[in-house]
Amino acid sequence: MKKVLCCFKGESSGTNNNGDEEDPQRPFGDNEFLNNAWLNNLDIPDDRLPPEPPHLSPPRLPHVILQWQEILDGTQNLNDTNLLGEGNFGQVYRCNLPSLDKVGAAKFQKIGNAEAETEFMAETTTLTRANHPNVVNLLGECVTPDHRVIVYQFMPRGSLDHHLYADTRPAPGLQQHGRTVLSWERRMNIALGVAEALIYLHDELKTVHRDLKVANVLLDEDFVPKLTDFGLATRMVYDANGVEKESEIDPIKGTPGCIAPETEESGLVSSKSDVYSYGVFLLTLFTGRKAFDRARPVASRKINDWLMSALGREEYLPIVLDISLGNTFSAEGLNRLFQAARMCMDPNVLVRPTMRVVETMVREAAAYDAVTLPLVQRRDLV
Ligand SMILES: Nc1ncnc2c1ncn2[C@@H]1O[C@H](COP(=O)(O)OP(=O)(O)OP(=O)(O)O)[C@@H](O)[C@H]1O
Repeated sequence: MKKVLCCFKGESSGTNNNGDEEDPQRPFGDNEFLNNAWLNNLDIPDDRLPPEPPHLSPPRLPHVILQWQEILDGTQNLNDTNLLGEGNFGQVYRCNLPSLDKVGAAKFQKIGNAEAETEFMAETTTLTRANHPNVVNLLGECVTPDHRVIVYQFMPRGSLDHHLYADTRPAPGLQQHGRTVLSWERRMNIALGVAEALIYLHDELKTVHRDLKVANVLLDEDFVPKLTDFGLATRMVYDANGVEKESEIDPIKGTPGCIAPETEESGLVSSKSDVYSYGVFLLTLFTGRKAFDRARPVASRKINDWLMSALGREEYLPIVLDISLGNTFSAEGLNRLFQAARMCMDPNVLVRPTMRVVETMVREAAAYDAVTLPLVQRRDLV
């Protein structure tokens, strides 16, 4: 007997047998038995489960082994003017690569640190298999006894958090563009692009990202989002019948406010953990608030709790919306979007929709025409 965790990855096509859009209440299309079991969290006899879906494994993409001297030359000996930012495990520099006729972003990983080595492996293993317009490209890597460097394609507008939060300033190497106002339309395109990246990751690479947040989404020249930072990425796990099951990770890692409750509390991970983080991502993207903020009252430090307290108020939109969104947006579109975010953040893993279903909901929200509203006074919650 098995519990149906979520949808069968190979069958999640976004449309049912009639070609209609997938219904969150009927993720198994015409199969009433499985729909009912999924919704009611019932045990399923093994012989009623579908066979394991084919595990696609896209070919490795060509990326190159770079020499340490190329990295030094490309970053002008790690010159500060090329600094793009700093993560937990090291700095990131803009790096010219004339041999590839490309500009890269070289991420230096700590040496001799077991955690950093594991993340380096997860990152390179996942990115060498990935090929999607909303996933950052791996250009090359440089491994010497003293250095571990991953080189990605350079994203001229840096990470999304720089554009959302006033206190995260771009480093010298990214100051060419600076901070930009993200319009309603741009945010919708970013939300959709990131949803596409997660669908690709789950359905084709059979991988859970595990650390989706605005800091891990980069923007290219045209504000096309690229998912990055695959250091925590984990392969999805299936039972003998091809049903995805939760895997246990140890140690528990993730970002406060973005990490799914079952991961934070019990170390359980599945594609639904990314769905939870995507709900948080939508809220942060459209409210311009942090996923977790110690400056907020204790009961609303997590963005989910903060939004819940705002939703109860009359005319909540002026309270919650990011002031830099301006006055052009669709109130109905936003209501739909927040509804989708709430479904993503359902504490019950079984009730959370798949990314394909979520993407359909976001697309519907995006279809509402934005209108320019009279100026309203944006307020902060106290
Ligand atoms: N491909 C890239 N193009 C341009 N800038 C980049 C690129 N990759 C990273 N950066 C910049 O470097 C900064 C640090 O990136 P990094 O992925 O190391 O750290 P992080 O996600 O902030 O932290 P961590 O993953 O360690 O928690 C980012 O905030 C971004 O501004």
